[in-house]
Amino acid sequence: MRYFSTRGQAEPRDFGGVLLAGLAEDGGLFMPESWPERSAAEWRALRDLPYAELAAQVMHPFVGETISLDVLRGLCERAYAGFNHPARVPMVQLDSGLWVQELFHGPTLAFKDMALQLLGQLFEHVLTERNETVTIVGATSGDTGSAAIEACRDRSRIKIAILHPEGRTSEVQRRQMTTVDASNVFNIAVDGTFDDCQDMVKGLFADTAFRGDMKLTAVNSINWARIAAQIPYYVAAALAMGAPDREVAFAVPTGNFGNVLAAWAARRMGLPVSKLIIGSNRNDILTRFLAANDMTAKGVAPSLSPSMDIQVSSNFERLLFELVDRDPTVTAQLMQDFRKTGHMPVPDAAWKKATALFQGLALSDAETSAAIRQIHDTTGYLADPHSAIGIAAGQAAKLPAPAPVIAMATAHPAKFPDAVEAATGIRPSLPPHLAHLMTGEERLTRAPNDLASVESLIRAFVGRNDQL
Ligand SMILES: Cc1ncc(COP(=O)(O)O)c(C=O)c1O
Ligand SMILES: N[C@@H](CCOP(=O)(O)O)C(=O)O
Repeated sequence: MRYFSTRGQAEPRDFGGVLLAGLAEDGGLFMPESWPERSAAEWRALRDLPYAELAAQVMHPFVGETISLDVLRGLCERAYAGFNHPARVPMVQLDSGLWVQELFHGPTLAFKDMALQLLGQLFEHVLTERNETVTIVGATSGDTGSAAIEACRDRSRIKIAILHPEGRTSEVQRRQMTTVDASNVFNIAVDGTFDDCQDMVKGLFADTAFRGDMKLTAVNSINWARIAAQIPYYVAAALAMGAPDREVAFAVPTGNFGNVLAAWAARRMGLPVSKLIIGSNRNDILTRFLAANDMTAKGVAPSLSPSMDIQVSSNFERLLFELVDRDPTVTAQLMQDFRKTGHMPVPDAAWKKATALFQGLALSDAETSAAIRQIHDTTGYLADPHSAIGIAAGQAAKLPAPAPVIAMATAHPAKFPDAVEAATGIRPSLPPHLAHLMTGEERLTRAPNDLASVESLIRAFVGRNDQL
């Protein structure tokens, strides 16, 4: 499988090349040259497989010649071995038409572990085969950072620098990053928002000399490998609900648009998905786009669901590329307009295509709190603020035909104990493996919202010990 940039000006690569490049040189995102479709019989053959086996089989067409199916199977087994639920991605029924798929049974209690535990294995394998090293740079609004650090800590071929917006994550999220004692991990607290951090990461990639010197790669969902590793759980959920012999709808709390993009990809591969329902907080650019083709970025506002405090949703570019019939020139122009003006004039035909499949609902903080309470009161299910937004969007969705709605539970409620307690009176506690978190020593370096300052911090970190 070969991959091309959404902006058409970067060198095509295979899966290994994409994994190690992260972002295309033209600023675009890598996309597979074609979608590996499956027949109904092929989907049925995946029913009842253990999760790691299913993940290997679903992902392998994207990985192609880079890694054999047998080796990928081993990497998936190792990636998911440490999850604390035998099903890895268990389904919980909330009412007659609504299910939740729990994606938070990995080591850092968020859906990011589903992809990042595997990316840790993939990096290790590909870097060892090629005898190479990398510096990972990532931006986090709270969950990607800890999941990436956990997956990459103490790996001798990797240095990892994670930028988070200071004061804008939950305390649990911050401590999950800053209490890790590993010499290859560097936490930078930026005086800005998640969008500033993400912009800075893209700026680091755009500095060709820095990119080359540091051998940069990415762990955010701008890296295609992240999306590929998020597709299998949609397949697992749909098969559990009777697909391919029954349509399903997914409800996904959305920020950087990576998670729901993976659902879109599963549908593009032939999984019968009737609707993709997205939930956002007051940072509602995506739901405004769906409602009125209003793709206008406003300032990022803090909310009860801090991981979704995002206005520039990177993976929207991948959907846009598909909506404009894979035209890289149109995609590049629209992305440039968005960057320059903060507004993207999406062509009407493309917007209509999006609204035929996607629906959206945005919740204020008060509505999020009410949703956590209502879900708990009516079903007994304790949802974190992000998952509650997805569930509420699923409950509110008007579907054209009856189909089970599967809402993605993206984080454990104990990651956001204050919000959950305020809504329900119940303070969820951390599992025993994280018991040390609130007392561990924190390590972080503060930085202004300035690319040159962050570059020199990362250079100094990478130079500090010369494993690279
Ligand atoms: C708990 C949680 N839910 C939802 C999201 C939104 O997912 P995405 O950015 O893939 O849209 C995030 C962050 O990405 C998250 O950490
Ligand atoms: N919500 C994320 C933001 C980054 O998203 P990603 O999926 O692109 O890594 C976070 O918690 O860090």
